[in-house]
Order: sequence, then C-alpha cells, then structure tokens
Amino acid sequence: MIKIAPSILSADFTRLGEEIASIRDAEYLHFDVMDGIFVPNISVGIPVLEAVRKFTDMTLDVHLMITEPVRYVKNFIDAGADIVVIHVEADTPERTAEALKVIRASGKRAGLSLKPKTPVDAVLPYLDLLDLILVMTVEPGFGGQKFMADQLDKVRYLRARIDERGLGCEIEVDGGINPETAKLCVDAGVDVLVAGSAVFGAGDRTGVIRRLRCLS
Ligand SMILES: O=C(CO)[C@@H](O)[C@H](O)COP(=O)(O)O
Ligand SMILES: [Fe+2]
Repeated sequence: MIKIAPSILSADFTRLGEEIASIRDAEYLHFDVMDGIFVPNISVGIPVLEAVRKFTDMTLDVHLMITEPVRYVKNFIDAGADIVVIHVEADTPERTAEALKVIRASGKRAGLSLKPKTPVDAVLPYLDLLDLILVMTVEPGFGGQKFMADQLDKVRYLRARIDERGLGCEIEVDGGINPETAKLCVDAGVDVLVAGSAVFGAGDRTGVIRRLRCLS
C-alpha cells in the first residue's frame, strides 16, 4: 500500500487547521523545514510544528533542510515529529550517524535524504540506522518544481539493496509528484509519495490523494 505525504509547504498558512483537516485521508503529513543556508529559502520551524502537533494525530514526517541537523533533532522530536529526515550532505559522516542515533534513541523514525546531484551510494553506510530514505526528485528549497525522472534510478537501486537485506526501510520521493509522475515512482519501487502543490492546488483533496495512490 502506497503512503501519501502531503507537504504543507503548499498549504494556505492562514487556514492551516482546515488545510490539515482536508488531507486526513493521507498517511503522513510532510513538514518542510528550511534554514536559508542549506537551501536558498526559509520556511517554518519549531513553534509551527508544535501547533500542528496539537491539532492532529497524523504521523508528522519532518524534512529538515538545515545544516548540522544534529544541533536540532531533539528539539524537533520534542515539538512532535514522528519521523525526522536529515540530509546526508548537511554534516560530517560522524555527526550524521550521531543525529540518526539520537532520533532512534528517542523512539522516533530516522530518515536520510539525498539531493539530486548526490550519488546514491552516499546513503548506504547508514542503512542499518534508517527507517526511511528520501530521494529528492527536485533541488530542495521550493515547491512546485518539475519532477526529475533520472532520480528513479536511485529508487530502483535502493529498492534492490533494501529488499536483498530484508530491511523495513521505506523509500520516499519528494518534488514534482502528481498522478502521472506518481505512477513512475510506484513502478520504480517507492513506498511514500510526498506531494505539495498537486494536493493543495486541488479542490478535491480526497480525490487527488486517491489518484496519487494510483487507485483510479
Ligand atoms: O522538500 C520540498 C522542497 O524542498 C518539498 O517537500 C516540496 O514542498 C514539494 O512540493 P511539490 O514539488 O510537491 O509542489
Ligand atoms: Fe520535503
């Protein structure tokens, strides 16, 4: 069963509660955090995550696009994150492993993401520490960009490595996902589809979530 993770980056922040209520058919709520350094944009952070946590019991999938995330992973867990995804490019290998261990030691799910230009084998040393790998299918920083189909080779490669080792790690894709590109991702072996503009740009949220699951 494919999981859908609407990204609230594309939601109407003046009506955030209603927007979250409109996507309760989805499995995860994707929460993008940008620091203006790791990516050329700044989004929302800990106080907004705390407010979202109070409002919903959905699984909160927090995508940290920040440098040296080990400094803040505990704060995001305390604010209510269920899954904390950091970037493999954001710190040294030692501190990346340390951050992943902190997440798991807190009883939360640990994720690692890679940017389009990062080789797929960058995440392999961390496989035993991971509950989720997030393959970026756009350059991180902005919603509404065009899907990069060449990133699906990474998905196929990771699917094979995860399955041959019998791991439970999920593969998530993020960027430019709509009902057409969702089908390509699912065929390549993706478990979780992040979608921002495709979900929040649609009037019928239930219908678009169903179409993203490739059910109709
Ligand atoms: O992490 C990011 C962007 O950096 C994403 O989660 C976007 O928010 C996805 O938006 P769409 O491409 O689906 O509009
Ligand atoms: Fe994201």
